[in-house]
Amino acid sequence: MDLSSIPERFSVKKIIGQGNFGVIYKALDTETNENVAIKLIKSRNGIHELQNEVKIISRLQGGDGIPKLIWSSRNSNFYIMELLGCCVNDKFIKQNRVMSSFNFILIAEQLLERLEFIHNRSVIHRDLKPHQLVLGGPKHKTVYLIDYGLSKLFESQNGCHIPYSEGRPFVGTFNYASLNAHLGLQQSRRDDLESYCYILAYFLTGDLPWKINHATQNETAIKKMKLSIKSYEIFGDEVSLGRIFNYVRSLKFDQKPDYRYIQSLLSLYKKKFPNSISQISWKLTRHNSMRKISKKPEKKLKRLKSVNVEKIIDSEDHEMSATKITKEYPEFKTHKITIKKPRITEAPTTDSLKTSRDASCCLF
Ligand SMILES: Nc1ncnc2c1ncn2[C@@H]1O[C@H](COP(=O)(O)OP(=O)(O)OP(=O)(O)O)[C@@H](O)[C@H]1O
Repeated sequence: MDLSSIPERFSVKKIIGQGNFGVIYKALDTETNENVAIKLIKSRNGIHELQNEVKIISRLQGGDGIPKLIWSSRNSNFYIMELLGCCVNDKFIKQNRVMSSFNFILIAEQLLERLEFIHNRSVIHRDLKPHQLVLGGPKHKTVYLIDYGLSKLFESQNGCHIPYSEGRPFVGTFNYASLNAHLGLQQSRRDDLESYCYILAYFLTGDLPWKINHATQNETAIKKMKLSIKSYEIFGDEVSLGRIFNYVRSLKFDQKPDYRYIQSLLSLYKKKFPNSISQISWKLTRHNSMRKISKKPEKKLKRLKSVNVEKIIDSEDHEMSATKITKEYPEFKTHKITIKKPRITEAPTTDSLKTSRDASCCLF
């Protein structure tokens, strides 16, 4: 990795993030006195993907939750964007993969808005996963969608949709990819929305039916499960969320999704939680994880109260007591989900957990 070509105006401080493809540095822009993020590719082979990313991000500028592009140049192995905050998935993992329903709803709504926005700008993301959600903006209350290295334009300027095709190399990440992506079909808006459902399921339950960290996880096994999976195996008795999955699975290749319909199903789910909050807060940890709900709600409530005391009291609010929390957020008491878990039977492969990238994918 070569930092020498970074303009002198930017003073590099430290590494703040890393993916398969790039390293993210925090740096100071000495002209504006503001901190920025530099995304530098790990290897020269990634230059094509980086250029694609810069093209796509430029196209998306101005949208809420889209990182602002600060500096880029043709043939450069890095670009510079606004500095964002923490990754939603890192927070989630830190909290033992448990998320409050309030955060869940806010993230689900905002991610849907991001997808509608990028789709309206003719872009499909093609690599949606929880790691791509980063908090930013004032008070870090906005969910940013990042990493457009595998993104693609799905329609031309005159609105002509890319043609349907089969036999495409896999693009995306096994755990969150749509069934069609596994089957080698050309991806379109519906595939982003299927990945959206898997992300929601992961935040809701802390895992996916194919077990995201399972030792025997491989593409064949995941594909096999996605071929026969039913909405209740993903969302349990959360029927409105299950209906989102059924809807996106029913979309035609070039069909424009009805985002309002998906939003209305999210609103149905939201009705269960009347005391909603207006911005993401990590003070509350859980009450709707499929993993942790016992069959006996009264016993569960006792346990939740003690969990609340331990986990809710973080550095931001040491005063908050369990009594106050259960009073203010009665939903802690009520939510119950059951789910039937399918099994994976396939043998392991060495690259089972890797993200696959199609080096040649980009704008058509
Ligand atoms: N603008 C930013 N500000 C702060 N942190 C960022 C920013 N962009 C990325 N990050 C952090 O760096 C991590 C890696 O970034 P990114 O996903 O763009 O890398 P990548 O190599 O393309 O990832 P992948 O493994 O998905 O290919 C992110 O998960 C996030 O935590």
